[in-house]
Amino acid sequence: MARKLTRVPELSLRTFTRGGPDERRAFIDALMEGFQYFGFIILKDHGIGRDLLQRAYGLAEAFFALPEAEKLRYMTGPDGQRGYTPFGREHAKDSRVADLKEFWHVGREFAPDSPLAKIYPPNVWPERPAGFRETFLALYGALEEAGFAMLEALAPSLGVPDDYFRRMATDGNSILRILHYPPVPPDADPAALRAAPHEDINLITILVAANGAGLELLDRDGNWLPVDTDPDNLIVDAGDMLARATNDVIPATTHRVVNPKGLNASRYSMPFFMHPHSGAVLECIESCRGAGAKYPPITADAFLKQRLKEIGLAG
Ligand SMILES: O=C(O)CCC(=O)C(=O)O
Ligand SMILES: [Fe+2]
Repeated sequence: MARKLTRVPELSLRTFTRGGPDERRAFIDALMEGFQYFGFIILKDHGIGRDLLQRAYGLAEAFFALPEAEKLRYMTGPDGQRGYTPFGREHAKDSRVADLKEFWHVGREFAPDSPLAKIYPPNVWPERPAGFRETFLALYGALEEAGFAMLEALAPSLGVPDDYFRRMATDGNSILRILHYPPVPPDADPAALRAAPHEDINLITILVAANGAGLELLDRDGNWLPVDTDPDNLIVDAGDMLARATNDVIPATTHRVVNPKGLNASRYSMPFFMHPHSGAVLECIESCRGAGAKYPPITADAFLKQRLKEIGLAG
């Protein structure tokens, strides 16, 4: 790691998708530098319309305001991979107490006769608010497109073909999580956080920057650094699966969401977790081998199952 960065770098996606060779090279280098240094970058000019983001926030607010009994109708099973997961259910890998959040998961859509129907559970959709399905499928598609561009931009720095990660994530088990952190209840366990320190499981996460502060990353010196940006920007971070494939050349950065310091208001955010397809093998990339591969190859599916068990969402 060459120079010291003092803040999470802000990159313009347009310079990669539409730029000439020099702009693309600069984007590729800045992404790798930001990922190696912080595991996070901020992404602007990503092409996702403000109207779509605002519609999504409005629908999230309307859904989570429904009566709890109605929301519970959309729980799909112990692994919480689709539909609703209630407040107090998920906890970070090393945390004793549950996070102060409720959420909804949207997965990949496929035709009933698609081979993917044998692999992924179908989505569930709430009866109300109107437009929920259309809006969140549109957001899923838009975030996936931005994510594919990011995966392509990572490849040259790692000496793999441009489509190495893109192919891995095509038809992948990617999930859009619509998150609501309600006002912290007065009887909440004092040790509980909106989201306890954790690393994301997947390759990369494309996070629609929340409507309020709270997200913090743990920097390499062991200090918590707030990741605040304009709500129209995206935040991109590297997960465990990318760390595994890169032999920790790109580490998965620990992050958390702290409880509100001022007004105890609801917070909404929307991470898109980009996963490989279930048969993809996470194995050490040649250029990252260094003194030797630290982890044996594992399928994305086996790795995911192992991690879901650790966070209380499976088994
Ligand atoms: O709400 C946020 O800003 C981050 C959420 C997060 O880190 C997660 O769900 O994995
Ligand atoms: Fe996270």
